[in-house]
Amino acid sequence: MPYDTAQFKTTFEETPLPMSERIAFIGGGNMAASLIGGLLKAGHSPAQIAVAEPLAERSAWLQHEFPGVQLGTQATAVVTGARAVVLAVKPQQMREALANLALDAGCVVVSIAAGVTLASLRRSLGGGVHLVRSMPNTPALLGAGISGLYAEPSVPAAARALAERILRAAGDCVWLEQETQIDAVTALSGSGPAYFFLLTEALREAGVQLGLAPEVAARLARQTFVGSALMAAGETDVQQLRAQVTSKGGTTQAALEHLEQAGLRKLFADALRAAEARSRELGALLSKES
Ligand SMILES: NC(=O)C1=CN([C@@H]2O[C@H](COP(=O)(O)OP(=O)(O)OC[C@H]3O[C@@H](n4cnc5c(N)ncnc54)[C@H](OP(=O)(O)O)[C@@H]3O)[C@@H](O)[C@H]2O)C=CC1
Ligand SMILES: O=C(O)[C@@H]1CCC=N1
Repeated sequence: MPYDTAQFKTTFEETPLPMSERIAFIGGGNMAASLIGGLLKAGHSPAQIAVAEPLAERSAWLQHEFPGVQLGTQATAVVTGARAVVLAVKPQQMREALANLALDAGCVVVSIAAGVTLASLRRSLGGGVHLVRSMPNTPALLGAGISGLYAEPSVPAAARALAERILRAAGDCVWLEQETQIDAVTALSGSGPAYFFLLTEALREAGVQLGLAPEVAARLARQTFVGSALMAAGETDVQQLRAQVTSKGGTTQAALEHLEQAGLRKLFADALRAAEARSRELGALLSKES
């Protein structure tokens, strides 16, 4: 590989989890796999990780990728003795996933589901557990993710610290002051990787329209995205990095003026508003069903 993905990582203190912390994942999909991979890399014992995943094919894949991790099909079976439970099913699957779930008192429940509110989790899980709502993103797979976290003021520091250690294994963490801000985080960084991938697709297509061979346009677009991301991971602000590319009266200026006049910033503001609204809708959907 010509570049080191570690360069994408934001710096944070390595805080390996004590081996005694048993962590159960409800749902073994993409995001759960990213977080489990991060925990194992951080030194967590696979024997102390359990996953409930109903899909046999997915379960076999998890077993292959993460040897030693305990797998089950039922959430109720894997949470026994868990110090932390990560809710990693789709929002629409949450109600069913939480049905009849009995957690130990003091268990830290970390939900990564878009839109699902702490109030609806509390209704399903009752008192006695510490609830943390969070929103990671897919670069978690490379340890280059970023997560927003929110916990009610009553959640003790030790519970917050455990939730943060789980998510830090996948990248940086930002604590939020209000729960509703999680919907904004979902719109920005949760969904965010897709915006950059779409942009890369659009550049690739535009390159082909300018007469480049598809594979050449794809290579140019992708490496431009990767190289720019590596630069953005440094100290220099992105606005300054943009200015460095933009020669006065040059080609970049011509393109950027076009994008600004076409309302690119407003387009993104509107798009994020749509994502934020959808996050709230997903939460409301679950609340109505409860
Ligand atoms: N993808 C992303 O970029 C991000 C996603 N999220 C959130 O993370 C959550 C998971 O997303 P993602 O990993 O992409 O989704 P996936 O669909 O990949 O993973 C969810 C998994 O949970 C399984 N599942 C369904 N019902 C149950 C149940 N009752 N008990 C145990 N497991 C169950 C699903 O199986 P089956 O396929 O059979 O339904 C599936 O394998 C979502 O709530 C999403 O909002 C958060 C940040 C970023
Ligand atoms: O699209 C979604 O709903 C999830 C949440 C953030 C990213 N993916």
